[in-house]
Amino acid sequence: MNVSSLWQDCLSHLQDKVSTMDFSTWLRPLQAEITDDGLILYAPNRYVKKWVEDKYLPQIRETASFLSKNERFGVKIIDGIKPENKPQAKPQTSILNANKAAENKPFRSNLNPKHTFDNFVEGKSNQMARAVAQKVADNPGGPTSNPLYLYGGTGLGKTHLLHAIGNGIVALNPDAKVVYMHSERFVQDMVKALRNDNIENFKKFYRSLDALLIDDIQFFAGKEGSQEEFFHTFNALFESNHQIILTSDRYPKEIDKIEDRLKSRFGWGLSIAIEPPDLETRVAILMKKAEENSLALPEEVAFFIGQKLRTNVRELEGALNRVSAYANFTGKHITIDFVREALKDMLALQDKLVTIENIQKTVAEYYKIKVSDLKSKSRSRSVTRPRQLAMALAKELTNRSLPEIGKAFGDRDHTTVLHACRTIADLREKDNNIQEDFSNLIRTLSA
Ligand SMILES: Nc1ncnc2c1ncn2[C@@H]1O[C@H](COP(=O)(O)OP(=O)(O)OP(=O)(O)O)[C@@H](O)[C@H]1O
Repeated sequence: MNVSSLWQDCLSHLQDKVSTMDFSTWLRPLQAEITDDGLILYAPNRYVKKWVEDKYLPQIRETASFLSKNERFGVKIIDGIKPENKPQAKPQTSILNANKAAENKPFRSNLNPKHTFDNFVEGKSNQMARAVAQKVADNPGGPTSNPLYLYGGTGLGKTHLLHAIGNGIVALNPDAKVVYMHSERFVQDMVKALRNDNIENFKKFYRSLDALLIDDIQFFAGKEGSQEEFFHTFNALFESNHQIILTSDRYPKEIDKIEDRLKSRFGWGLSIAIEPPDLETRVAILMKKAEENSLALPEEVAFFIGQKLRTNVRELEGALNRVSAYANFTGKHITIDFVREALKDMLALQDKLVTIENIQKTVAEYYKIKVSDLKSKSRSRSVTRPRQLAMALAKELTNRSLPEIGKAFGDRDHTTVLHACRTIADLREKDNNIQEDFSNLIRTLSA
C-alpha cells in the first residue's frame, strides 16, 4: 500500500468533515508512515498528539479502515518526527510551533479545481461578473473591488465563479492562503471553536488568510454571534488589503436579519448581479458541457433544451446528465424526439409551472395593479408597460403561440403581442429599470 496516497486520501475525506481551521492546525502537520502495525502518524509535539488522539483518532481510524478496506487497520499517533525526516527537523513543543509546521508546508486550499474561468461560459447575463472576477483573480485585494459581492438566483454560477477566482489567485501565487467556505460552515466551525475553547485559534486562522471566499452569506441571517465574528474577520482582512469575496441570492441591502453595519460593508467594494442566462448562452453552455462529457449533442437539440429549460444552469446540467445516461443506456442517437422522451417529466413540470395566468398574477402584484387591468382596453401608461412586460414574459416562459397569448390578454391580435415583445426587448437594452423589473419577474416566476 502506498502510504502517501492512503494518507492523502484520508486527508481528502477528513477535509470535508472537520473545520478548515482544525484541518490546517491539527491534521495537516501530521506525517504518515505505514508499518506492520498499520498507519503511524507523527505529531510535531505532545500537545498536537493529545489533541488529535482526543478529537480525531476514531474518525481517522474509521476513514483509514474504509479506504484500506481493512476493518482492523491500525492507526497510532506518536509524538515525534518521522524517522526519515529526523536529520532535518527537531521535535517541537508548542501549539505555535505546530502552526508553524503547518505554515512551512504549501497551504492546502479547499478550492474545487473543476471550477475555472476556462470552463465558465460567458454571455450577456454574466459578462460583467466574469470580467470583474477575472480582475480580482489577477489583482486580489485591489482597492476598487474589495469586497467583491456577487448576487443572483440559484444555479447561475456564483459558486463556480467564486472557485474560479480562488483558483486564479492560487495559480498566480501558489503560496496564497485562499479558503472557500459556505456561510453555514463558517457558523458551524465557529460554534465548534467556541465549544472546544478554541475561538482564539479560529480568529487567528481566518484573519491570516490572503483571500476569504464566503458563499451564500444570506445564511448568516439571524445568527448574531456569527455576524459579530464575521464583522471582525471582515475588518481585519479588509484593513490588510486581503481579498474578501461574497455571494448571496440578493443585493446586500435586501438581505433580511443581517446587521446594518455588515450590509453596508458588503457594499463597500463592487456588487455585481448574475442574471439568468439568455437562450444563446443556455445553448452555448449546453454545447460546452456536452463537449466536456464527449456527448454528441446536435446544436438543434441543444437549442430545443435551451428553449424549454430556462431557469438556471444547474437545471440544464441535470437535463444533460439525464440525456447522456439515456443515450448510453439505449445506444440511440440524440434527437429532439429522443430528448422529449428522456426529459418528459422535466418538460411537463416546466410547462405546468409557468402559465399565462401565473404570469399575469405575478406582474399585476409586482406593479400593484389588477389582473383585469392587464386584459382591459386601458391605454394608461401605468397599465400598458406592465401589460407589454407580461406578454413578453409569456412569450419567453411558456410555449404558447402569439395568438394564444393575445387571446389571454383581452382578445388582442398576435401583432400586438409581437410589438410588445419587440418593445420590451428594446427597452431592456436601454432602460435599466425595465431590465431590472424583467429580471426580478423572471426570478419570481422561476423560483
Ligand atoms: N456560465 C457558466 N458556464 C459553465 N457552467 C456554469 C455556468 N454557470 C453555472 N454553471 C454550472 O452550473 C452549476 C450551478 O452553478 P453554481 O453552483 O455556481 O450556482 P450558484 O449560483 O452558486 O447557485 P446557488 O445559489 O444555488 O448556490 C455548476 O455546476 C456550475 O459549474
